[in-house]
Amino acid sequence: MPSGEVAPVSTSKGAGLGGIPHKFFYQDEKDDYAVLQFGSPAAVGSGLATYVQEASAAAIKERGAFTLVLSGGSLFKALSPLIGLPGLDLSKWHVFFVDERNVPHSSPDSNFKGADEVLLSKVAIPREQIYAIREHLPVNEAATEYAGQLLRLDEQVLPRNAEGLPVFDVILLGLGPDGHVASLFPNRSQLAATDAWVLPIENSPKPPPERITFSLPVINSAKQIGIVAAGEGKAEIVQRVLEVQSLPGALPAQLVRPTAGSVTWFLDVASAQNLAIHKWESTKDFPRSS
Ligand SMILES: O=C(O)[C@H](O)[C@@H](O)[C@H](O)[C@H](O)COP(=O)(O)O
Repeated sequence: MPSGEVAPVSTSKGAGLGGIPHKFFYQDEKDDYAVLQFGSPAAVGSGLATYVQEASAAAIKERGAFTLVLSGGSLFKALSPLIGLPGLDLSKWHVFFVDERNVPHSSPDSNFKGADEVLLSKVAIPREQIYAIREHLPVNEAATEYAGQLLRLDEQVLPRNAEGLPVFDVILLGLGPDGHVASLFPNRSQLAATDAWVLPIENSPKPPPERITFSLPVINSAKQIGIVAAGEGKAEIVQRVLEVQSLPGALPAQLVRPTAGSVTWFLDVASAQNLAIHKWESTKDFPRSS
C-alpha cells in the first residue's frame, strides 16, 4: 500500500443486491467507520430507510422524540422508501436541514421545497416539527435565526452534550464531487469555525451563492451520521475521501469524525467501484469479520 493511503481493515460479504449489503470497515487513529455497499441505488434507499427507522425507534423509546437532519441534492429521493414504512411514530419526529440555500421556500433551489415535494408532504410529521430556514433575511441573520430555532428546543427533543452542543440522532449528508458535505466546501474558513452552531456562506462555489450550514462541531456531535453517495459520478471522490489522506480541509468529508457517535457510508456498486477493498478482498490474508 503506498504511503498516504488508508486500507480497509475488515469486511463482511453480503449479497449486495437487494437486502444485505456488502459491509466493510475502515479505521484511522481515532475511530472506525463502516461502509455499506449496496447492489443498486434503490437498495441504498431501502438500507437508508432501515437505518433511519432503527434510529427513530431507539430515540423514541429512550426520550420520546427523534431528530433527523437532512442535506440537499439527491438525498430526498433516496429516502423515499421511508414513505409508508409501517411502525414509524412520525408524530415524534423533528426534521432539520444541515444546510439550506438562502432563497424563498418556493424557489426550485430551496432544499426545504425539494424535501417537501418528494418526502415531507407525504409523511405525517407535524408541520411545526419541520424546521425550515426563515425566508427573506440577509444570510447572516438567517443563520442566527436558524440557530435560534435550535436553541429554543428543550433537551427532551434536542439534548446537549458536555460541551453544550446539540446532539442530533441522525444527520444525513450527501457528498459533493469536491468532497464537500453540507455547505462546508474545501479550504473555506467555515471548516475551522467553532463559535457558532449555524454559519452563513456568501459565496458558495456551488450555486446558489448564499447558504447556511451547520458547523463541523455540531455535525460531529451527532449520534449517527450517514454519508450517502450513489452512482458512478461519485466513484472518484468516494475513493479519495475514504482511502487517500489529504491535507486537513482539502476534503471536508474527511473532517466528519463524530466525537461520540458513528459514521456509516451508504454506497452502491458504481460509487464503490474504485475502492481498494475490491483488490484486497481477493488476497487470502485479508481479515474478515464473517
Ligand atoms: O444543498 C446542497 O447543495 C447540499 O446539501 C450538498 O451538500 C449536497 O448534499 C451534495 O452536493 C450532494 O448532492 P447530490 O447528492 O445531489 O450529488
